[in-house]
Amino acid sequence: MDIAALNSTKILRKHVLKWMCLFFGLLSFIFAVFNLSKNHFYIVAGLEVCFSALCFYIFIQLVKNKQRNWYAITVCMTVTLVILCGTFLAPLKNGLFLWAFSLPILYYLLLGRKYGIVLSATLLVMQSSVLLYKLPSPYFSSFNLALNLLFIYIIIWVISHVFEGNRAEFSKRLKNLALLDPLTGAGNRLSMSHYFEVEIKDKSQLYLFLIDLDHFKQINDEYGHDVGDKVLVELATLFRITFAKGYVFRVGGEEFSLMGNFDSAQSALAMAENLRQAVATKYIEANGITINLTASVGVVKYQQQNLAELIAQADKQLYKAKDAGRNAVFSDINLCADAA
Ligand SMILES: Nc1nc2c(ncn2[C@@H]2O[C@H](COP(=O)(O)OP(=O)(O)OP(=O)(O)O)[C@@H](O)[C@H]2O)c(=O)[nH]1
Repeated sequence: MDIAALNSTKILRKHVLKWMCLFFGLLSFIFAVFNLSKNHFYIVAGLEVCFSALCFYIFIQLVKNKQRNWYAITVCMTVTLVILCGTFLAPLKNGLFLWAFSLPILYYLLLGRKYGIVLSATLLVMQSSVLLYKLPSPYFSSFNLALNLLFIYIIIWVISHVFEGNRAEFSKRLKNLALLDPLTGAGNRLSMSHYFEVEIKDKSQLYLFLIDLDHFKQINDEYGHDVGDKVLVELATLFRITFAKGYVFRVGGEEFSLMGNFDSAQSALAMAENLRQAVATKYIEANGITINLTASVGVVKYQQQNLAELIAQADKQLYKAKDAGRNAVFSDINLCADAA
């Protein structure tokens, strides 16, 4: 299972940042040499050298797979600063101010919609102020030119906003399709692996509950599949409410797996008992029929096992509960050892 594909936004942003850094690093260096040797704009050249060095540093770190949260925001802020200072210091005929048009795309690609909107608006205000300050320049004496530049910026901003908004929305929908069971809305097996391996950072107090509904086949046989489906949906909701502080997954036809952290083995076992009782006392209305059923529960504690081993262990307990007559909680947790 390709769990990494679930972090597509993070991977995409990392790639964009890496190649942007290489591109900006090279370009800024070439501009710096040019500004130093030909134009004699020493301050602008100095800024460009610093920016180029930062870009190369981040590029190398990303090639080595060392990613930090501050890279993207720092690149965006510094490139903005270089362009604003360059616009202010260099003559407008050099056209450095035109680079501002590329920035909304960069903001949205690297930082997403929230940062994109704030930074694009801030840049518009600041760059307009700098250009207005330089208004006597013949390049901005034409109102039409100023208006055209403004609209070009706004169009690039709007397109970046709509594009990133749709990309983020589709990425979220694809993630839901990949991770959620379409019938009950609970997580699926892939989702369970994802949470176990990626999302749950501290597993020192992690417990796994495997819940299997008792004699569920009879409900299908007596009342039909539709009723069976309704029961599964209602029980998935019941588990999510009863086990609000953990994760709920549907791992088989009528089998659910729940994962969560607990302060002690006692509280984990109390939760398992709550879940069993919640099912046993639930009356589900479906197609005019009232259904009441029971569930068997197996509970295990995480102790450095991999997920397959953890599930196999919980499965053993679950089948002990089934063998003991169902509607029961079984666990291999040693309460004395756990308390010690
Ligand atoms: N309605 C419905 N039934 C399903 C779904 N997936 C699996 N099932 C049914 O779940 C039933 C599972 O039956 P068994 O594995 O025999 O288990 P059981 O009847 O619950 O018996 P025990 O587990 O031994 O208590 C089968 O009848 C499957 O058809 C589903 O998505 N919807």
